[in-house]
Amino acid sequence: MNAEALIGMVLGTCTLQKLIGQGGMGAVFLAQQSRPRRQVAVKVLLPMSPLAPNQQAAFLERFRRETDAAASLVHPNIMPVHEYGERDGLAYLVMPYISGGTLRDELEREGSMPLAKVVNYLEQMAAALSVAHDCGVIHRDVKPANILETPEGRLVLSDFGLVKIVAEGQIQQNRLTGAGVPLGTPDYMAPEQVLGGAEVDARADIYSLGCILYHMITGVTPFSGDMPMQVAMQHLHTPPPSPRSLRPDLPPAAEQVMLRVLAKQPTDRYVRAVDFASAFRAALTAAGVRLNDMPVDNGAADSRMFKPRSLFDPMWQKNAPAVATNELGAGAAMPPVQPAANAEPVMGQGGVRHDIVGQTSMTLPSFSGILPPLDAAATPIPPDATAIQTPGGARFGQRKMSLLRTMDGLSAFAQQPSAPEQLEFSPAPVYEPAGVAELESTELYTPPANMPINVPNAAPAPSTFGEWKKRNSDSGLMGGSSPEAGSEGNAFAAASTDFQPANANYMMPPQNDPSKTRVLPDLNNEQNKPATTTGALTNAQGTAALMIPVTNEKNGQTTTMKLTQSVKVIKVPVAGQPGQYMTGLLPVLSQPLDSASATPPTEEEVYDPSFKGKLKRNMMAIVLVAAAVILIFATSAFWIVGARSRMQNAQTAAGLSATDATATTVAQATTVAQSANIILADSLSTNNHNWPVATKGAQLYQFKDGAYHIANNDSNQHSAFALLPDETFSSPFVYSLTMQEAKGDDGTFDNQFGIVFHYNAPKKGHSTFYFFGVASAKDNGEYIFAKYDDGFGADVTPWSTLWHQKLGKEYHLGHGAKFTNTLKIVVNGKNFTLYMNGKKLASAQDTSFSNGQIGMLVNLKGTEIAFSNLMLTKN
Ligand SMILES: Nc1ncnc2c1ncn2[C@@H]1O[C@H](COP(=O)(O)OP(=O)(O)OP(=O)(O)O)[C@@H](O)[C@H]1O
Repeated sequence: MNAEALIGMVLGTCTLQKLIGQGGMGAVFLAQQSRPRRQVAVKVLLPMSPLAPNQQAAFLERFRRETDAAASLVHPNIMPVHEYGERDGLAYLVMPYISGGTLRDELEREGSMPLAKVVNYLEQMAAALSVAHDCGVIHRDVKPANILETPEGRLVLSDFGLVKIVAEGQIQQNRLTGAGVPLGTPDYMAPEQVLGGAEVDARADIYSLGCILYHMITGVTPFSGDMPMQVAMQHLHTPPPSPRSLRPDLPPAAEQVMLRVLAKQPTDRYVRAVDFASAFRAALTAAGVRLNDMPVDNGAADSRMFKPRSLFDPMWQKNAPAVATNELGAGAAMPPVQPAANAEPVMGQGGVRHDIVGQTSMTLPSFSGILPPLDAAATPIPPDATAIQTPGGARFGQRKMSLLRTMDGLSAFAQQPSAPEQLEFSPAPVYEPAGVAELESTELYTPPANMPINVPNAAPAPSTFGEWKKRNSDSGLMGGSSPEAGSEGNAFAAASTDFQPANANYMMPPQNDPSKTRVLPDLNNEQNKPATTTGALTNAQGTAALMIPVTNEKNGQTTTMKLTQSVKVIKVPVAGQPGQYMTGLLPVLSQPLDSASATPPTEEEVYDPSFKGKLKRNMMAIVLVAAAVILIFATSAFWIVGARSRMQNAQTAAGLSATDATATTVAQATTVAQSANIILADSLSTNNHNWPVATKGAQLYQFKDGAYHIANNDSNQHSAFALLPDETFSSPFVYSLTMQEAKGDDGTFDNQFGIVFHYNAPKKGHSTFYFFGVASAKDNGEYIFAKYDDGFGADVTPWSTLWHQKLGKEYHLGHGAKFTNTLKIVVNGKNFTLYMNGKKLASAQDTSFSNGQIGMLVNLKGTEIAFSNLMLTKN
């Protein structure tokens, strides 16, 4: 529908006068209201295409429901809804006309902002969101374009709930069964919204606010890319670039707040928007940043600083504001809210009570889906709890209010106009954010002095490999000569029976050597327990369906297409972000082109240094082709979905060829498969997963230079050991990790490091896990696959070798950036396949442990390893 054609139309009490602008969901008009007489803005929701009568009825019903909830929010920083209604099938909202433009305009104009202004804006938006969240209303599309500015600098958040109304309308229109279509830019979109198929909650809005903060601080959004898909994938998988690298005057603690709010996993973020804003303010003030330098609330248009009342103003909290009655004439400044005590609640159209106090005494209207009520007990009330009190003085009845279910489904981004229409996309993998109650803080662990392996945040105590190897060498128990590097068939397959307690004697240290007695850690000590915490990102739970509904435009029938093609995980460097990669799945042809004629290099050749130049060129070509393919596919996908959200381009869709449709379908499936296959992706360039950190002591655990550094300086020969907190992973999976030896003595076998998985502490004082790593040494260096179980008493060495082999030429022995090595282990039940730098080393078997935590281990004083690019994928 042509929005201009609506000018002159009378909607309720308003006559549309002028088109102000148009977005993905509708058009906004300057309008003249007759009663009361004032200029207002009217937003008309325009369906993409004519709706069938039943669809229209459902759409309008949804509109009423959502707008009821949104209109009940009364706060100086939330756009009031004067009136709303329908006419001739058009749904419209009447709101104050706000003449100062949007935050998007200001950011485009100004770039990064002074810290005082940033804090002021952040607090205004946090206040608005906290009030909405306490009422159970999630915005779902928090972005600068939805934040209007009054001339005196008050920010007003608009479009509450609209994205849900429109997205669900599209779902219905598209006859999908649960997929939703978030509209607009992915620049501020939370990972769980990108994934779709998820129920998002307040933390998605808080993430979006974090992106806005990032934008205000640095002048750029956390992620950028030519394609919306690129941006979306970075929200899912890539840690944001350090804000301090773009804004050096930002104190480190403030950066930490920003990174926390941008955590991929909702449980790792702040629970309440006001907590986030307070933490950011506190980090700045603690670092000596003066926030009151700038004029605040002086009414001067150029200061554009507004001191929020409401949450930060006890006076406001005690009184019911009547914001909805504020009339904002064109060009007029919104007067500061000075609500009178005992103010009458504002009645909206249809007698809807617009005061929050009234709202607390009722349950919100039932929405399309209801999540369990927020548990007030599980949602810590901050010390400044009064800050979230209602104007009437009562804290919102969190138990009464329900969180809205977010729209489900795949994210799509309205960007490219010319797009085919006939493809629909099945729901993305189900993503279930962990509950609020799971949010726990962790404490740093101070290991006891006698602990052989020190695990920050706790952990038990294996003895070192060096000691173990020496014992076994001394006693002649180390298993024979190693198979030659590259001889895959020589893999040592250790059956589980090899390590029953009865057989364990062969690993025992010489009984007559009292020095071999280890002192186990005291696991009665709470400190020694493994860390609890937060989970990992994008735990896609394996529920992705690769069934893709394809709608035939001509006959309207929807059929399902299944993705049967093989796909391959690839990594593409992200432009302008050294060390950052985007992962993706590339469809793999079952019969590679020219496979008959091409002679692939042998694995030895691949890792032969003399072969590297050629290999590098080939690899570059492959990566470029892969990147190009992904981008083409991603573009296709977004063209399609983009068209769906751009009504004016709907007609262009008709001519999609079958080939285009197939390519796009595969691209979309690729997106889903990609999300589905990655269990955990962590570049380890920043601490997004609550890895242990210790900057003092014998073992150092630090994020620096784009990697997770573990430095072992323990003179007692204790190993350093880090576990991903809380999350356990079951077989099957593939775990890969890149390691770079920053420091270490390559003259000794004890210089060992590698990955740990299936870690468990089955009972106090007892730990079990597998280790796959290297003894990085010139002469006697080895790969080692071993298991650890200290449940047999202090006299029994807990280590048992499942397989070991001399280092081959595929291993890059040495220090520094040139010598990176990527370990990979395919874990499939009792079967383990071991790789180094892409080369298959061996297979092994063991049935001792089947699930547990993952992590890494560094042995020997003086060894420092930089770990990066951790990837856990489905097998
Ligand atoms: N209450 C208002 N007063 C004045 N201008 C407004 C008001 N509401 C919206 N606008 C302006 O109208 C234009 C269109 O807004 P709209 O919300 O429809 O689109 P958007 O936010 O830019 O995009 P999208 O809807 O895709 O998120 C914007 O330029 C916005 O600044």
